[in-house]
Amino acid sequence: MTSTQQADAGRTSELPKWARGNSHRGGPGFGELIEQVRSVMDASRFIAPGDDVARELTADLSRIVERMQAIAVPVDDAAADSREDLPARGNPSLPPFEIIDLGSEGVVAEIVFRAFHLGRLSAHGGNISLLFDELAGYATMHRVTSGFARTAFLKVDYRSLTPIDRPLRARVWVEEIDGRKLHVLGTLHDGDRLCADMTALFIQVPDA
Ligand SMILES: CCCCCCCCCCCCCCCC(=O)SCCNC(=O)CCNC(=O)[C@H](O)C(C)(C)COP(=O)(O)OP(=O)(O)OC[C@H]1O[C@@H](n2cnc3c(N)ncnc32)[C@H](O)[C@@H]1OP(=O)(O)O
Repeated sequence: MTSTQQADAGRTSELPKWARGNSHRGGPGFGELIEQVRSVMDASRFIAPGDDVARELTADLSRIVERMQAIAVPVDDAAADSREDLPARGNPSLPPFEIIDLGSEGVVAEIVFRAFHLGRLSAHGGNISLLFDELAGYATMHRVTSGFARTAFLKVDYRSLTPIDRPLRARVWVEEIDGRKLHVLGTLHDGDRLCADMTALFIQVPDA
């Protein structure tokens, strides 16, 4: 913490309902389902099917999409993004991080980027930004007095190639608070090697 950091900053109100988390929504099999969704995305990165196979796979997936659309619920009632017991809260659009530590000092997470996150021989930079943005959401959620904080800007410096298929460590913390403005920093390491670091500005807003 720096001396400019507001020592007494921190939540004085409950978390917004959408951020409170839930370990039951979607049932005990929901984690496996989301893992299969991620596996479909991974596998799709490494195929070059002929037309017949592409059409067969499309038909199979269409049936699955139709089944899911038939059981759609309002987004605030959905299991994805609410399951605090699952990687990335069960949200398949996020890199599947696991929270190791979370508190007023910030958040530490383990992340394994996968085939779906591949750019050219390393993780795609946009996925690294996405990871930082999400983890900054966690870090700021602890430090705002109420509501939540939205990203005003987020800058990533890519310091070395970020591998896929191995555990990496991310740390994101609020460095300074100035009224509604939260200055956020973050790092991503592969062992001792720095892969990327991040500077962001988040602005506290009322819950909507
Ligand atoms: C307890 C833990 C459990 C947690 C368990 C659940 C965790 C759950 C995690 C969810 C994690 C989701 C994390 C994703 C977070 C997003 O990705 S949010 C989506 C991306 N961001 C957006 O869409 C934001 C779009 N922009 C906006 O809505 C508005 O521009 C903003 C950012 C809210 C700011 O607008 P505003 O509130 O009207 O603020 P404004 O008065 O313009 O500016 C306020 C101050 O900020 C400054 N400022 C504003 N923008 C900028 C800028 N771009 N550059 C520099 N300065 C700026 C202004 O100059 C002003 O400074 P001062 O004059 O006060 O010194």
